[in-house]
Amino acid sequence: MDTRKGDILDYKRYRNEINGSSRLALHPYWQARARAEVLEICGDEILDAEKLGKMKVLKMIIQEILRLYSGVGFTAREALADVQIGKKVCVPKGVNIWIWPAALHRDPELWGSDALKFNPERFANGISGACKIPQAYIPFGLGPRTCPGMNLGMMELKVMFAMLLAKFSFSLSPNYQHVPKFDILLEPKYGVKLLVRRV
Ligand code: HEM
Repeated sequence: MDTRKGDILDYKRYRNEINGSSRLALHPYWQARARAEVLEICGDEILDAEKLGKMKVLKMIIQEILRLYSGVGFTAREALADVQIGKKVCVPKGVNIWIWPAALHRDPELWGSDALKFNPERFANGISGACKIPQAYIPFGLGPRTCPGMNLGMMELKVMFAMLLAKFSFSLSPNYQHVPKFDILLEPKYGVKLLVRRV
């Protein structure tokens, strides 16, 4: 992929949030809520699938992170036949369509006027409670080619956040530069510099 294009997309889509508040490290409130939940459900016991399943706040936080920062920058589909979408758009057979989750995940018409804000609460009633068209939430893709590792991926994220948040709090280093960079995978262009404190 042409990385210059990636940079241009980064700039346009993210210019409004260079000083924005879309990162968990900027939200001690949500870190504290997740920590309280993890400690209440797990205490000093070993994490297991049943305990992870009870961690609703953690799930909401992960869903919100995957909304604003979907790990996969683009998914692609090829039209196997001519497809008419509504009255105006015709996709001819053989055309490749690149789908950009970030555009769908940040559209105020779908998510409301706070679409650019980090607000895990929107997922309190699941994806259909958060988004006008639930099929527009596609961190793991959609349809027959949906990510087969979706449940494992969610589980891994839950384990990682549960273990880290139970013991540490995070804030952004003054050296952190917020420049998400789209390629096939979304990456922080200058890395993620965090200050980590034991709680
Ligand atoms: C948070 C973690 C993950 C995210 C966000 C993610 C996201 C995605 C996305 C967006 C796609 C494209 C789906 C589409 O085209 O509709 C995909 C495909 C795929 N993922 Fe994942 N994934 C994750 C973890 C995993 C894991 C843990 C595995 C395997 C252990 C995995 C294996 C695959 C495979 C094999 C495909 C291709 C499926 C196909 O084309 O039929 N993924 N993933």
